[in-house]
Amino acid sequence: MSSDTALTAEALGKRFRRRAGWALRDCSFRLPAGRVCAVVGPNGAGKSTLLALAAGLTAPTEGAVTVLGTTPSAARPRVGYVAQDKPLHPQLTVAETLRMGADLNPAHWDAAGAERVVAAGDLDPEARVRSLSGGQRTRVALALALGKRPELLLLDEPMADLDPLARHELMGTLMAQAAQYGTTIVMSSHVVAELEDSCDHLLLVGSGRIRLAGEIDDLLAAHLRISGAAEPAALDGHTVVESRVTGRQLSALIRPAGPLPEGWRTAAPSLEELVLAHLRNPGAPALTPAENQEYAA
Ligand SMILES: Nc1ncnc2c1ncn2[C@@H]1O[C@H](COP(=O)(O)OP(=O)(O)OP(=O)(O)O)[C@@H](O)[C@H]1O
Repeated sequence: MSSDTALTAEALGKRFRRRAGWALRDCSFRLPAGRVCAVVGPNGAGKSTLLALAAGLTAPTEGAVTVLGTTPSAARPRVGYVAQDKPLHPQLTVAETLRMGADLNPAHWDAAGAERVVAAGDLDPEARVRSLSGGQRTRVALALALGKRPELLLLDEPMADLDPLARHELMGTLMAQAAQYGTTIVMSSHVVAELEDSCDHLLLVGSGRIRLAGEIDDLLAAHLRISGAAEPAALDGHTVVESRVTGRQLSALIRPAGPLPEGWRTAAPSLEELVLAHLRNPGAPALTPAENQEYAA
């Protein structure tokens, strides 16, 4: 696989126990290097499972995931991963935690960068991790991951317990890292509005399957919000993600297959509208490279 690809999944599937259902199934996508990718989906959709598979913390039940051109375990030195529960050693101080990061990554530890992240949160370097708030712990976990100067950062709901100012500041730090070093960032989140300005790639996961995958601009361009007179055959031939009839008025989010009838009002959806429409309609046809070869080309 070429080095311009950060992450590839091929028919990737994970079942945690033989009799359990699939946490992730038949998942195929390619994430080019240098992208900031949002992973969104409802609770239990499989987002953490996908990130853990990419981090090499769990093995696929079927299919394969390729990370930076190799296996997840071989890529680990080049990957930063922050799990949802931000595991750290509670008995260490903040300074000791960063020293541990330096010891574990002697080749390319960015001490100044990691210390800057901690200092921006006014954290006492001598404070023990167990005495920190959830948001402060998140900051230390992100400092550890960023200090590693990874080529790929896998972040599982990194902003969930941060206050709005800390979110804004840390998102800025992440974007600066991506811009300066070309770091690929894959970040799960439930706050879609927050991702619109920072992410350029989307993986929408629902019920263990990839529902939307691709560049956000391409995905938005493939969809249209339309409204017009509610005629039964109005949307024939187009892919309807969501539609609603109010009186004699029809409004819908569609993937047009060709020109629309005269008289329809059309508008480009926002990322939040696109994601919410797909989340509200889990049966809507997926749009991923596997579903649409022309789109993938
Ligand atoms: N270690 C595990 N053992 C058994 N089942 C698991 C395990 N981890 C996840 N699952 C199951 O896999 C499915 C996907 O879970 P996952 O944590 O990946 O979802 P998620 O999209 O990250 O959810 P959330 O938004 O709530 O964090 C769920 O049904 C969950 O119960």
